[in-house]
Amino acid sequence: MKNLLNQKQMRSADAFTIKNKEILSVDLMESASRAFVKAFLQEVPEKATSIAILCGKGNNGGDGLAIARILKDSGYSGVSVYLVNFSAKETEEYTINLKRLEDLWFPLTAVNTAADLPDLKEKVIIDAILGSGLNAVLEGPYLQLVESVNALNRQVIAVDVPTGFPAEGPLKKEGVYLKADLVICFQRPKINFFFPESVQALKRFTVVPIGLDEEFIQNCDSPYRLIEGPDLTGLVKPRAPFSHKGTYGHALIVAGQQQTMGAALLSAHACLHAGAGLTTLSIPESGLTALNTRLPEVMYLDRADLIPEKTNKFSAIAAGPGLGTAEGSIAILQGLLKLKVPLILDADALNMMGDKPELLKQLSSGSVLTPHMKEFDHLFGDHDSWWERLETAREKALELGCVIVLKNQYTFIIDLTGKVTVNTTGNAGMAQGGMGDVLTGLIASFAAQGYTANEAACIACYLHGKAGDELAETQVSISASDLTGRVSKTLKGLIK
Ligand SMILES: NC(=O)C1=CN([C@@H]2O[C@H](COP(=O)(O)OP(=O)(O)OC[C@H]3O[C@@H](n4cnc5c(N)ncnc54)[C@H](O)[C@@H]3O)[C@@H](O)[C@H]2O)[C@@H](O)CC1
Repeated sequence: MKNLLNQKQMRSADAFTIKNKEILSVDLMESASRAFVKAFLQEVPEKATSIAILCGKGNNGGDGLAIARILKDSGYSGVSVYLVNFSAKETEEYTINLKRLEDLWFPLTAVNTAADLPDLKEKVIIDAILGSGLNAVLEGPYLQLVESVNALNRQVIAVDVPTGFPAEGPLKKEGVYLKADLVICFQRPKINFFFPESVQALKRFTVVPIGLDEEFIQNCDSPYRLIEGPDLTGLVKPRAPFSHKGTYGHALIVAGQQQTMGAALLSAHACLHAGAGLTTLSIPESGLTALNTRLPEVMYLDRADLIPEKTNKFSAIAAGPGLGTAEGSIAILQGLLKLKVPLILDADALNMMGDKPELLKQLSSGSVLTPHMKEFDHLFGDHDSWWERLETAREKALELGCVIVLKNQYTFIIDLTGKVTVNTTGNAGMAQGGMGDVLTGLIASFAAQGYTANEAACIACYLHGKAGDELAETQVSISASDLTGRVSKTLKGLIK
């Protein structure tokens, strides 16, 4: 899995690469700028497009200057450069790249105060004012300039990070950032790109390699990493010859009430399709007809049989979808906790734990909690930012000895040691009821098949989003049933 670095580590990677690959810092800037232009070409292929590049005086601005030259060399005829001279200092790489442009008689416009910014007519703006060197919130002329550029409503492509947007740390709701349609980011995405507050600064991002030393990056001690397709290829095991249903575990899902039987059926359906050898559903008796007609492969367990003698045959137990929070449901959850086995808990099981926090202490180690933001805050208290929420999730995973799957556009899977895996699969077409129930069924399925709690959560989250991404190629919206119908096919693509 790819390590995600903080900016201090990123600068060390920079320095290590310069030292060990014996390249000059300005050459690394050149390589980053070329990588930027390569990605830019895909976005703005029309070479006659007018482009304004706003350059600060640090290395982000240095990139902007190099990008101007490379764009011109690549045939872009309408490139203008605006030098944002709000700081007395400039970096050496900036100075070198400025000289290179001056030697080419490249037209340069000085912007010495925010009021100096001319009425920009260019169709596309490249933001190279401030990058990852940001050390405080924007104020003074920078703030004024950013507000003026935002008011233009032009297509903005940012170099590495939008001006004013911190790469890591809590994001303020009232933060002012230069709003980018796209960020072309160097080597690794910034951790803050994965939080919902980032919509204030960027619509999307793409990451380009710039030649930093990968071994150094992977050896950095970082609590964050990304899960990608190749990571699963070695992890997901193919079905073995001579195997039988007993080889692939037996999952139990405790879910549903009369009015929410669909949630239970969706979970069990997903569990089945992800390959569990046997799936049993514990629902109220009133749901039996629906179960037998909809999912004939799934077995039934009476609620009264949720006792050790009847449940010890299951290799994974999940509970929560559509379970309700009334007295009867609380008794079911308390009974499950008394089994003293790891549980996969979602939805109403989490709501009940939020209502009765003492239940959290009864969780067996190796359990998996799958809250979305509201469920998470109900469990662990309100948070002002996603950064803080993720910090709490890391502490709680460690304290409770469980895996926390904090669901969002980018889902965070926090393992028992507090390490975070970020899942990037999934899309807005999946924003429909029942998706969480499907995810619970998938985690239960992989846990039943013998994967560790963290592996099961990582495989399930990746697969869930990936199946959705494949469907989104031909569909606008994706129902939970559509997704379940797809997972086995998607899973096939992940196996070596
Ligand atoms: N390894 C990498 O990631 C590489 C990064 N490069 C570029 O270098 C950038 C980082 O460059 P720098 O470290 O020079 O920093 P920046 O160019 O982001 O910022 C430069 C200056 O802005 C000042 N500053 C910080 N916050 C401010 C604020 N709120 N208001 C006013 N001034 C503020 C700082 O004192 C600093 O001197 C990256 O974003 C990227 O564009 C590339 O050139 C090459 C490799």
